[in-house]
Amino acid sequence: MNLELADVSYGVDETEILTDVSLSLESGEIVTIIGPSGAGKTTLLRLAALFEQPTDGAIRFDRTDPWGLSRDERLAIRRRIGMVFQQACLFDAPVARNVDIGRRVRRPWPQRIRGFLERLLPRRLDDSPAVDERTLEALELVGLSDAWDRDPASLSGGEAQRVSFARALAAEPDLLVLDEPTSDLDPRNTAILERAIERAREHDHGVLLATHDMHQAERISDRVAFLLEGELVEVGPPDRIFETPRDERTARFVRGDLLYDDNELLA
Ligand SMILES: Nc1ncnc2c1ncn2[C@@H]1O[C@H](COP(=O)(O)OP(=O)(O)OP(=O)(O)O)[C@@H](O)[C@H]1O
Repeated sequence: MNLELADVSYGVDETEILTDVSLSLESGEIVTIIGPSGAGKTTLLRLAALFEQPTDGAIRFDRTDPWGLSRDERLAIRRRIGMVFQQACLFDAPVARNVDIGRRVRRPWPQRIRGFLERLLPRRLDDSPAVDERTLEALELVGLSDAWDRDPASLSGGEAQRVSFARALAAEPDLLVLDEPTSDLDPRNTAILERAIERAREHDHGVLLATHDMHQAERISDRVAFLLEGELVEVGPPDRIFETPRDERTARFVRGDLLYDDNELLA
């Protein structure tokens, strides 16, 4: 898998949110977007996950521009991307079903219909409920394989976020897009998710994530991209970005000196 953003700009009405952003990502790589609140991190992730179309420039997924394809063809590419949002969004069904849905949306229609019919068939009494192997594997990866039959309402915020991640992973996406996956999580849940993200990289998924946690960016990234006011200031390995940044704005940001006040950048 190869994702490329080439001089991508994105605007809403008269407001430009991203300007000439160029960034690439390969399978087995974790690229982290850092930047102040409002810099455009979520917007960049939404473009990478094909939720939005650039207003200028191009996105290429395996050298193909998805926005030059038909809606169905684009959807087929979209299914190769798993996005996890800041807030876990689970529906009212046992944990395993929540994870399983990620895999099912990726299946072609005939398989989905077969699966639906199979679920309607009466089960023998000694049959255990069908929990797919891959669903369990994904839950295992986030340390929740024992929770497969739990009601999502009974999960803590951190556990729910881990289930959301397992759902994205169970679909075996080529690209995982994670928007602040560990904000609001305690250190233990954060560590479990970071380990799961690293395992996803070991399994050759590409990972693009946004975070406000500089230590996290330093810990898990292969490359870090600093975004400021919609502009990608610099991209590089974490030790360079955090120790010897090339741009003065990056240096000020990683030192914690770059702050916003009422949407005005403080010099
Ligand atoms: N649909 C939209 N319409 C108008 N403005 C938008 C829209 N989406 C985002 N913006 C604006 O674009 C800017 C970037 O927003 P975005 O959510 O991408 O930033 P962010 O870096 O993810 O911020 P945070 O770290 O606070 O989540 C903000 O000023 C936001 O208000």
